[in-house]
Amino acid sequence: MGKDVIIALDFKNGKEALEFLDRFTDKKPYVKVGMELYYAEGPAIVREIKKRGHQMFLDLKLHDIPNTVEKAMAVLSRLDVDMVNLHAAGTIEMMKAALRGLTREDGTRPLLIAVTQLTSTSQERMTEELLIEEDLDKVVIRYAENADMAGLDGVVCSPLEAGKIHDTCGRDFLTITPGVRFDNASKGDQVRVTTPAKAKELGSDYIVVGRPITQADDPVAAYNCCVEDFVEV
Ligand SMILES: O=C(O)c1cc(=O)[nH]c(=O)n1[C@@H]1O[C@H](COP(=O)(O)O)[C@@H](O)[C@H]1O
Repeated sequence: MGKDVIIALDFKNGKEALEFLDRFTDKKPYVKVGMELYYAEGPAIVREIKKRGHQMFLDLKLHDIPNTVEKAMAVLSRLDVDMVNLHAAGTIEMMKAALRGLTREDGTRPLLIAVTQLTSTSQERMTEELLIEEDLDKVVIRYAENADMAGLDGVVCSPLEAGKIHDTCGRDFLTITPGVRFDNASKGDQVRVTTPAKAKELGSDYIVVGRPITQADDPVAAYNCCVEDFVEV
């Protein structure tokens, strides 16, 4: 599984998202469609972007009772996307149900990845508001172990936890890591962040980058910087 930069297409409508993608003339970046764009445009935007030849992470972070998640993943399995996610907090039973629902009749399926603790969650918020007293690292690793036991392909976590997750779940267990910022840039609502180069050093398999690219003066240049720092040897 190669390393790659996934651009988060956090746009309010399909027009803005497609105009943004029109800027990338020499290669088709791996992209992520999240709740904002999917709720605005529905499956049509997934089909249009896939038709253009992009690999796609459909980020809807499913979190519900097992039966509901199984049925919802069965619907998503009809879309030709490359990766989907859910919340590991839904428990191992929910994750197993998701895997059943996502697997098509011919046995194929997109990669299934579990969100551990959101990269916007600090130790303090987790303890004070979520009442989880354990160290955040330990919680992230336990959620990753649960996802691994459920048969999933990997997790979403911050680059800071990627190495520990590979030590625990093996090098082939994928770490998809948002929480990426260029040096000295604003973190915004992100809490657990690193640069693309640091994410590479820490062993992330994919980095997910939104505003540092989509809100850059020159998004293509910003994307190329991420690729140079994270992908290229
Ligand atoms: O599952 C995700 O993609 C995700 C999980 C997580 O823990 N943190 C996180 O930021 N994300 C997503 O990754 C993207 C990060 O965007 P930026 O903060 O603009 O780079 C957003 O689309 C988030 O929804």
